[in-house]
Amino acid sequence: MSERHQNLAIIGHVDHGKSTLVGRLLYETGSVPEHVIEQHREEAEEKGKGGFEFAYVMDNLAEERERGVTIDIAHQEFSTDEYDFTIVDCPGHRDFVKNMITGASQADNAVLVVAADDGVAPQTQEHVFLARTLGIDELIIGINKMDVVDYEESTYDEVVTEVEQLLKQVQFNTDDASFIPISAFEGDNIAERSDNTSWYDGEILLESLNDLPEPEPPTDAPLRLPIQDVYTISGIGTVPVGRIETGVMNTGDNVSFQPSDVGGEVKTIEMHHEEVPKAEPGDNVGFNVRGIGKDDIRRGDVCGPADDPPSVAETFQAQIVVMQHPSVITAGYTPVFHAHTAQVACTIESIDKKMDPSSGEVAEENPDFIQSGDAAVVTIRPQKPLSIEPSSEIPELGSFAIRDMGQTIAAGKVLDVNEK
Ligand SMILES: Nc1nc2c(ncn2[C@@H]2O[C@H](COP(=O)(O)OP(=O)(O)OP(=O)(O)O)[C@@H](O)[C@H]2O)c(=O)[nH]1
Repeated sequence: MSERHQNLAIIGHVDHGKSTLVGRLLYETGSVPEHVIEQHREEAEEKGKGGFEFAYVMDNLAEERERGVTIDIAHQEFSTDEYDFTIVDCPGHRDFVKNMITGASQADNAVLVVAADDGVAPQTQEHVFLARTLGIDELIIGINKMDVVDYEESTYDEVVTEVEQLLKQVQFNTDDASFIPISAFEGDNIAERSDNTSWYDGEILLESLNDLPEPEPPTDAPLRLPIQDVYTISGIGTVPVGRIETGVMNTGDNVSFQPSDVGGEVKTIEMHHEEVPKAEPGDNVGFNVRGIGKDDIRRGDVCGPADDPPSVAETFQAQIVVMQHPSVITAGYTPVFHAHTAQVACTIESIDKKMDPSSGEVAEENPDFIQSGDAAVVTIRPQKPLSIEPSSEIPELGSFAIRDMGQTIAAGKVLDVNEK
């Protein structure tokens, strides 16, 4: 075990090998429980498939996953020499995109899996765009299924070039991206250097994971703590709970809840059932504020310092990307916006500019509509008070997902807040 921790997202197009890679990482780092391996080893031997334990484990996980019975790749943990990794929510999961955008599953870094025999595919684009919008620092790109393309260097180079073009399109700094030819299934270049890719002399996957920069908690930003729930606890009183996104909370601080617009002094902070004098980004806390009752605040409020309170938007301008919408989006459209713990219906009041995603330049002023695949700058009016921040100032509170008909139809980040 290591003292240092990383939240890692595994992203990539369907069937490019995300689950297999997670299985491989768990297997190579000794994180698959021994009894699980043992059970599958026995079955494999019974069926005359001895020696293929890993494949057998994966097949079974996949089968069980389809039946929805067992091990989800999300929230699996493994440790390397440098870090304890937690795999945060994964694509394919219901609400993955929303969770990633609203910060419910905040990844520090990501591994992008691209199958060598398929190259860049629609979800590769979508996930790279998300990673970029959400401020993923470093991207490790595993060009997977190298075994399927006979470990050919030329195929690897072609796919690398394709991915590099995509990164440039979304303006992701290619210096922050590293490429590795792998086979999650066969185990090439995961924990050991592979003889099959003798033409490759870069890092193998576990080395790259060890070399990731340590996430720096945003302790210098003002306190922002979106409220998840509000409890009444006997002997203490009203206890709002949530995760600190930015800044620090100390007992004795004067805080303000927005948009409910109430405040007071922090009396106690509790974490893991223990009282603590202060809490930091990433900490899940319950706390008690003098004079605040259960009906004064609610889920979706954000707690911040009284002298630098969370912003409440009358309107805000944002850059959005439409991921999937059955028809077209026009001014007046009022879907539900999910930002941190808030869910508020908001009207797209005007579509100000359509952007060219490849150059980032304005393609059209005041377009009549936008549709799937379009990027645009829009002005948004919340139908109920909403606390949200410009992404340039507090990125953790500056992104949102737009949901309609049970789907995430767009993702966005806030450019500017016109405060109430
Ligand atoms: N030959 C080969 N097959 C692989 C490799 N990695 C994954 N596969 C196979 O590709 C298929 C898809 O792999 P998954 O790991 O389920 O892909 P995924 O990206 O998790 O897919 P979703 O969870 O459906 O998004 C499975 O049949 C795997 O056995 C590889 O390195 N080589």
